[in-house]
Amino acid sequence: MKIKHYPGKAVDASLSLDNDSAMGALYEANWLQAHHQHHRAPTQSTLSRQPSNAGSSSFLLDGISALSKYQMTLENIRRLEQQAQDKRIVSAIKELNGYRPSALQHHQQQQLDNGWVAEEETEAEEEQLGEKPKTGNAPTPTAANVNHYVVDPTERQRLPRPRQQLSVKPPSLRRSQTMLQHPPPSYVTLRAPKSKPAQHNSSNSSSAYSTFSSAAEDRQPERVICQQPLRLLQPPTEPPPPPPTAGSKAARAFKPLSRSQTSVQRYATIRMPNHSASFCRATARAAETPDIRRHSLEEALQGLQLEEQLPVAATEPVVSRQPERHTSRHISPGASSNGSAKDLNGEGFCIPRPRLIVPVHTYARRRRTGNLKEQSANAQEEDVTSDGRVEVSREGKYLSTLSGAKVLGELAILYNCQRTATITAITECNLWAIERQCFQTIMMRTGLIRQAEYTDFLKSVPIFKDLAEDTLIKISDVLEETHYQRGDYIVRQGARGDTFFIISKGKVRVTIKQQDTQEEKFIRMLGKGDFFGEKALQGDDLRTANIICESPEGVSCLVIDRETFNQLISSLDEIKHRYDDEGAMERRKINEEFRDINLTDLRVIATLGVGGFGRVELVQVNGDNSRSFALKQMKKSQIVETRQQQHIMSEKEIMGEANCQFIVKLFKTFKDKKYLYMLMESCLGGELWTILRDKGNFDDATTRFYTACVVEAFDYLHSRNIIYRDLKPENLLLDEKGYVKLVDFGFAKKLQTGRKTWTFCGTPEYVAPEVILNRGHDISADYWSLGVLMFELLTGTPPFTGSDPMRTYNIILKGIDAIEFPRNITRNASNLIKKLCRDNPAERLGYQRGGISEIQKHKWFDGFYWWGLQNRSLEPPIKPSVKSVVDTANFDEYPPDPEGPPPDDVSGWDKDF
Ligand SMILES: Nc1ncnc2c1ncn2[C@@H]1O[C@H](COP(=O)(O)OP(=O)(O)OP(=O)(O)O)[C@@H](O)[C@H]1O
Ligand SMILES: Nc1nc2c(ncn2[C@@H]2O[C@@H]3COP(=O)(O)O[C@H]3[C@H]2O)c(=O)[nH]1
Ligand SMILES: Nc1nc2c(ncn2[C@@H]2O[C@@H]3COP(=O)(O)O[C@H]3[C@H]2O)c(=O)[nH]1
Repeated sequence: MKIKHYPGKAVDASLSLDNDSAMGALYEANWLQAHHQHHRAPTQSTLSRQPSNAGSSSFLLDGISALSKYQMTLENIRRLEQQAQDKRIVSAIKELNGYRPSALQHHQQQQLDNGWVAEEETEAEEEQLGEKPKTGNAPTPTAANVNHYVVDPTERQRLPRPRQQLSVKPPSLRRSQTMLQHPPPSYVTLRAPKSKPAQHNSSNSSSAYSTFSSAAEDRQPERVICQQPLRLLQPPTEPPPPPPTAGSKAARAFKPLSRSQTSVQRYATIRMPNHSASFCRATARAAETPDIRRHSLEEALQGLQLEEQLPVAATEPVVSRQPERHTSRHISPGASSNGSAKDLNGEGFCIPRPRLIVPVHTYARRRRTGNLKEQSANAQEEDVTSDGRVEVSREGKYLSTLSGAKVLGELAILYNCQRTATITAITECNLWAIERQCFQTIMMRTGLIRQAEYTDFLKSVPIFKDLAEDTLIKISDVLEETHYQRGDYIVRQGARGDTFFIISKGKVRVTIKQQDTQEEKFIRMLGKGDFFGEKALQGDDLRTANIICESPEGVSCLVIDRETFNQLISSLDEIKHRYDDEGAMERRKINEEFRDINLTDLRVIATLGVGGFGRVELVQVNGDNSRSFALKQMKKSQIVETRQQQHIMSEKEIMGEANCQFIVKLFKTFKDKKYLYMLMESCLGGELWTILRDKGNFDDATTRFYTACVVEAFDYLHSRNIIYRDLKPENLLLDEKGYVKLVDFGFAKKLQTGRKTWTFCGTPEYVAPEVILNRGHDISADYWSLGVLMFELLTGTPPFTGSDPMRTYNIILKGIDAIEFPRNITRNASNLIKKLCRDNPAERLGYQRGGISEIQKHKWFDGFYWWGLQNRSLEPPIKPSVKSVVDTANFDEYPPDPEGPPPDDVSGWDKDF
């Protein structure tokens, strides 16, 4: 990069920086990066002027490969440079190449010839527009007709794009790419005012890096650094392009828009680079998440270690906002330091600004007089600082004076628009310039790195792990990273919400404000890889909980907009059910009813069953004969002896929260010195095992009904990442209607997302091979046991049965294919059993992409009325006889416990029970 010296004169600078050789370094840094990316995803492609209709990634790679070529050319230049001792040769080489690779130059020349091209316009349409000079007649800029002093964007006006083409929001990387295909907004139109021949354009026109030097006093009004379109100020120096012929597509697009319209449309529809798009979305979210920081130009530059060379003053909070439609004739770019949408000219339109590029207060500052001349005169009287000073004006009206390290000229590049203001050097100043291509390269490189980072991260998030690579890339493209500080409300209950979040760093607290109190109830903590915000998007847009940043070091989230969420994410099973809090709230309410009941209020009616730790009694609450409950009584000493403390705690937690009609509800727990107690809903239809024992086996339809009940229970549990691990007919109880419910959650466990568990537990005939082999297991072990249950219900015996557990394990390890299926198992049933009992847990039906719905859709369930099951309108195959709430006829009789009461245990391990 060369220092552009502005002797109170005017040279266009797309973006101003300094440092002599930074340009080469920038290119190099970019291309090393881009090249690296290129190798990660190799593709054969060339730079094409019109975008291909391929997807975003190939489009992106087109650009990368073309850019790699430039890099190679650049390296050639550098090599030549090193060889050439004579400085003049060096600069000649640079001039020759426009300090950029020849391929690019060639391309730009083409672009220059063709004028602005709306992406989907055809060549023919361009010609109709009269915009595109006929081949061969292209005006080539020469030293004579071009200088570096005045930007005259009117020379090559850009037509508004047809709306329908531009409303498509391309992914960010594609956007970056697209920008590479547009001609720079200013270099191509460098032109000296006719009356003033260029003074310093010693060699040629194409380089933006020539050094200029002259005295500040030479300043002339037209010597601006960059200039807003002159057509706004004066008649164009050349006739405007002829309007397109009536009726053509281009003519429809070529509506002579008012300036305000043009700007609004431009903002809304132009292929904005990543950056500007981020800005738009950030604005939309600002109310919800005020503290949003994002990748910015500054960050991009910092990434290239330009920090010291580019002292971009950009630490002030910048509040960006979207433009408002207005009817005024003027566009008044500007933003106030307090962030309100204040218009410098009082006419209500602010150019959207990428954050952090230029401090807003600079733009908002305006001299009281608003008089350019007076201002300039004053400025001249003031000291010439070593940095120099420039004046920003618009339509002749003074806007501000910039001095020191300021960035300017980025808008036209970012938004592919004409210069939005005129910048005039009012003292001698040195500006550092980044040429358009380089600037875009930086943006693209940042985009590429970001995309790779995000895609990798998404792959590590369990809910996304099964998504295809291209889907992940699509998501990465539209992600935005946001940061919050401890205590920030990322989401506020009741607010309107439009976004979906994935936590990439830190922890957040979920709270819900209860209806009748002001208090916020703690619900859970969420951490890295967890998501939130889906409920508002699935429901009526209102946030259903508060999400508060909890980590002292802050929280980072990746934010996804509604459109992407709907297209790519909303259908994932886990998204639908992960935080089904309505149920949890309802459960809490139900449990509240039992708050005042004590152990002494319960009256034992009969014993329902005997489990590993004690008995289950049918009880009634004193004074209430209308209902009965099951009270599970567990010996504390025995729990400790068998080291089941943790399992018992988890049983209490899961059963106490579960709100599923296929799972037995736990209402309240008690404890004394000897026992732990669980007060549950009673299921008086008896155990499914008892019915099976009596019947021998079930037919296909009966088995289907009970299996379906278990599928529903698993759907509930698995969507919450809870593994059950003890499926068997003994743990399936019939209610008085004949629907089965899962009971005994002693082995159930809530898994961390994406994690496995290793505890060897379950019932030998039902355990999956990976449990036996201690390879770690997760919810897929439940699908295995579902297959076993189906087999047992259809035949009366589980498929893997040995005379002792070790023999049983051996049979299990031989696999389902070694099992002979009796004839009464239909082909569809055996097909489903085999799909559930795959040796490889990842291959089991229910565990794959479609989740548990794959089981529901299996042929064996064809015609099964799932909805009827869910709303309990489906007639169960077996209707148990339950005469009253204390009828225990469906249970076996159990003699009193021969062991007598256990010893006391007051160690306190059960304090949370
Ligand atoms: N809510 C209930 N309603 C009716 N009967 C129940 C209920 N809960 C348990 N039972 C009966 O008590 C038996 C033992 O209950 P449970 O399986 O929960 O105890 P456990 O100590 O965990 O037994 P296991 O040794 O099988 O783990 C059940 O098989 C069932 O017959
Ligand atoms: N539009 C506008 N641009 C300003 C202002 N102050 C400084 N600038 C810079 O002036 C530059 C003119 O060229 P660009 O439109 O590319 O980018 C513009 C900004 O970087 C202002 O108040 N309004
Ligand atoms: N309502 C509710 N939301 C929760 C819970 N746990 C986490 N969340 C998340 O909190 C988010 C708040 O915003 P949304 O309602 O959009 O989506 C919500 C869920 O993603 C919970 O138990 N209940």
